[in-house]
Amino acid sequence: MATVIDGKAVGDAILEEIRAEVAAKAATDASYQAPGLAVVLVGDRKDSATYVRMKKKACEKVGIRTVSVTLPADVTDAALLAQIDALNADSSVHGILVQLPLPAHLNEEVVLNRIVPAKDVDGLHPMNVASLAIKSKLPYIVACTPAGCLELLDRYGIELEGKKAVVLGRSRIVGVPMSLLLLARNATVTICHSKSKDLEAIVREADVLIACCGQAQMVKGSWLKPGAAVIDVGINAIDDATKKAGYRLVGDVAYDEAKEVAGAITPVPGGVGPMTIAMLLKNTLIAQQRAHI
Ligand SMILES: Nc1nc(=O)c2c([nH]1)NC[C@@H]1CN(c3ccc(C(=O)N[C@@H](CCC(=O)O)C(=O)O)cc3)C=[N+]21
Repeated sequence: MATVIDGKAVGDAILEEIRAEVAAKAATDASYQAPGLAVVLVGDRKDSATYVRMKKKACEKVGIRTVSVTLPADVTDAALLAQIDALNADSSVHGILVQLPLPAHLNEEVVLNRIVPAKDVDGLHPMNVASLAIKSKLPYIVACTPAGCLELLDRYGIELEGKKAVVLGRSRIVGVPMSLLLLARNATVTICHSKSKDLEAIVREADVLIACCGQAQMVKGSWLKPGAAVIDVGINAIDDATKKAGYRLVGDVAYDEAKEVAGAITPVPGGVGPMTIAMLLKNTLIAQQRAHI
């Protein structure tokens, strides 16, 4: 039976570290300005509204100020870009997060590129992604979800150097930056995706598997190498008549089977999700500290 990697507990521990740091600074410096995070929400997707609410609540807990920018679903690129310009120029805002996905008529790439890299606490600006790719020594910001996955592997003592790591998925927000992080830690990295042939055989090679393909319970227990560390990034709602809401959340891994084979595994919920939020707040604190240099 696998060790269950408790992302909620690790995330809470990180939030507490941030809270203590902000409180200590505020106590010793009367002119201290709390870190500020701007959260930009476009449209009225229910899931996005929920995630934004969770992020704001976490900020409140640790003493990070939030600035909410809520825009209608039919906002123009120009109006959204003008909002980002204003936040870029506002010295009380240290981090800017544009909740994704944006409505289809907006140009996501142009929007994300407009955020100044130093305030890009999501780590999605091309400059921040490129810094990862060239193993830059300069300060840059790592995307929250991959940073959270790495933090979990580290805090559970899972070795990466020389290990075979398989990343199932190649998104800008998770798969690509995750692969680069693992490579920087001297893992042998395979990225595979929906067009890969014989996914099962590729996954079976993994000492460390990062499942981020967005397909509910796609990875079966029988696909895993016994003892593998499994980080499940997926958050998928599936129908479940026994739940009041009529659905429940599952990952990209068939958890019940997988935990019989894996050496360590993250549950969904309670795994990677809370870490994403914790790392967002940590990135905001880091962005603020750099702004004072
Ligand atoms: N610019 C941008 N940055 C993001 O980081 C971003 C985004 N857009 N768009 C959507 C995804 C999704 N995401 C989650 C964060 C926390 C949980 C989380 O904490 N989930 C709980 C369960 C929550 C529940 O019960 O609904 C858990 O896994 O335990 C999930 C998903 C951030 N995202």
